[in-house]
Amino acid sequence: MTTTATTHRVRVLAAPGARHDEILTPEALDFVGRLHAAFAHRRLDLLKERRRRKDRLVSGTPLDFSVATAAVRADPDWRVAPPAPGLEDRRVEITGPPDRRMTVDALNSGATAWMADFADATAPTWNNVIDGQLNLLDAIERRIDFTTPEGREYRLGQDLATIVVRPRGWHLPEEHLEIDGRPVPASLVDFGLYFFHCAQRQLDAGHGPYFYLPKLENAGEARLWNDVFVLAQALLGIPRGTVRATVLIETVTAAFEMEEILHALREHSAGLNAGRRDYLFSIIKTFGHRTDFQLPDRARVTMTAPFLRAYTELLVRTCHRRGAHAIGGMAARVPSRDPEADAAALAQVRLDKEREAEDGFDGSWVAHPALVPVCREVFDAVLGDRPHQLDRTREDVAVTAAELLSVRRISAPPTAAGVRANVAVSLRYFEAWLRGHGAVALHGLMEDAATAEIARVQLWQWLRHRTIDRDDLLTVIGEECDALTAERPHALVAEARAVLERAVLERELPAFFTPDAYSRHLVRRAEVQS
Ligand SMILES: CC(=O)SCCNC(=O)CCNC(=O)[C@H](O)C(C)(C)COP(=O)(O)OP(=O)(O)OC[C@H]1O[C@@H](n2cnc3c(N)ncnc32)[C@H](O)[C@@H]1OP(=O)(O)O
Ligand SMILES: O=CC(=O)O
Ligand SMILES: [Mg+2]
Repeated sequence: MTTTATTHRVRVLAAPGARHDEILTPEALDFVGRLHAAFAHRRLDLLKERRRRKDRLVSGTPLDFSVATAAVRADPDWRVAPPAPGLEDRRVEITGPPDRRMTVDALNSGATAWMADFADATAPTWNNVIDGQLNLLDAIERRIDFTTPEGREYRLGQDLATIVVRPRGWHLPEEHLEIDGRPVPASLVDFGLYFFHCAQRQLDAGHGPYFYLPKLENAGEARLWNDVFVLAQALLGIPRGTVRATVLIETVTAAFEMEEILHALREHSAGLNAGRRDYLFSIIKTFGHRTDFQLPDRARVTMTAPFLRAYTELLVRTCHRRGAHAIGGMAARVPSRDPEADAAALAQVRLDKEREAEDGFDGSWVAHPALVPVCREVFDAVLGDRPHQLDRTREDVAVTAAELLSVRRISAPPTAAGVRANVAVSLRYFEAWLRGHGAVALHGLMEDAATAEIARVQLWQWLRHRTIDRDDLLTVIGEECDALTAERPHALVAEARAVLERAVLERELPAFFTPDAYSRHLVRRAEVQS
């Protein structure tokens, strides 16, 4: 590896953890420092642009496809890079946090790829962040096998899923790493540490450094990622065009720039994913000020809603026109120990994956190893021996701005049960997150940062439009706190309640619950090490 002398001093503001020095080497920190020096300012400018755009939308500017980039959309000739080794066939992708057990389980799960998630499924404690990097390194080096104190063995098999890493989004800082008194963007930390330690190793193993990019709001943010890839490859002497990145279309503004996003990343693009949970969150967040954009109870919003159909149809059409994979989204259900509930969950997941495969998606996501076979079966039935269905160009699809925004067609007031469910889920999720768990199963559903955001932003919106009464909501919050305390006397109920109330009761909607909750509760700064 070729890095030049240290010029960008990164300070580590955390107590040293076991083996953390293997990740936080001076060379790796210097590499992250170089990315920071090159891109931190641009990230801040793009975050300011997010706020300006939001203000324009609130003041009535309509959301539409941009006239300025019409030529990119109209040009029939450009294509993204061809699929990279290990990413040709993506019919079933499992997702989850890179903790040690789940790393082994996910790689052995029979899925074609594993999205190792530092974003929605990981509570970004410093240990989770650095241990996750260690687990990825150990998995690639095939030295992750271990036995639990109870004697249960975890061993990597022969046929492993391709690793695709999802760094945290542009909105988050990593407060345990600092340069010139400023935190390093979390995206650059997660990307940079993985790329530094594993890019060449992945190439040597016949794959490459592959990424999922979360929560982008426009093509400018995709261009920033592309420039990060170009510099990272140059700094480490990795051939340009080796990186592959799949962008999650999970904000409503990004849905209007799918072509532009693929174009910005075209030499590194591996396609788009229908990040449907954050997409719903984004719809509510972006149009929270409008009374005609109030979705019904969270449980009643399904992928057959016209505005969601328009989004997934446009995604497949856009990807296949440009030679890019279209990857489906996360089914909410996870297996249960109750056989009846389990059968119902499997049936729901099957239906969801069948719709995606028939619509032209090339593969889809599952949240649990037990769901790998059903997703595989469904896509096998449609793909057969073909690795994908890029040849289905879906020229029958033409989606308008009005269709993407046709939320009012399903708009409905919440029920009392829907309000209570949102309080219960967000409270319990925040409590788990504060204890370092970024994904949990609650009432048969997978809950992570994106699904909890839907629950809390709905509460905010209903309150804002007086669809629910503030005192009634506070009563429900109090009752759910009491229920959680009764169930688990040592739960962090007061802290979770504080996170919930800050995220829901503020007049100005917090864009994400995570930055504030992270700074207040997860950051554990210690003496400077280097
Ligand atoms: C909206 C989005 O962003 S989706 C993407 C982000 N979200 C996610 O990735 C969530 C992924 N899923 C998960 O994290 C988990 O499935 C949870 C937390 C929901 C449930 O996990 P558990 O409560 O452990 O489920 P359960 O007890 O049924 O697990 C059985 C076994 O499967 C393993 N397992 C469950 N889910 C996964 C997974 N996603 N990856 C790898 N292994 C898994 C468990 O570790 C456990 O293994 P063990 O027998 O070796 O101990
Ligand atoms: O990241 C996925 C989503 O649905 O959100
Ligand atoms: Mg998401």
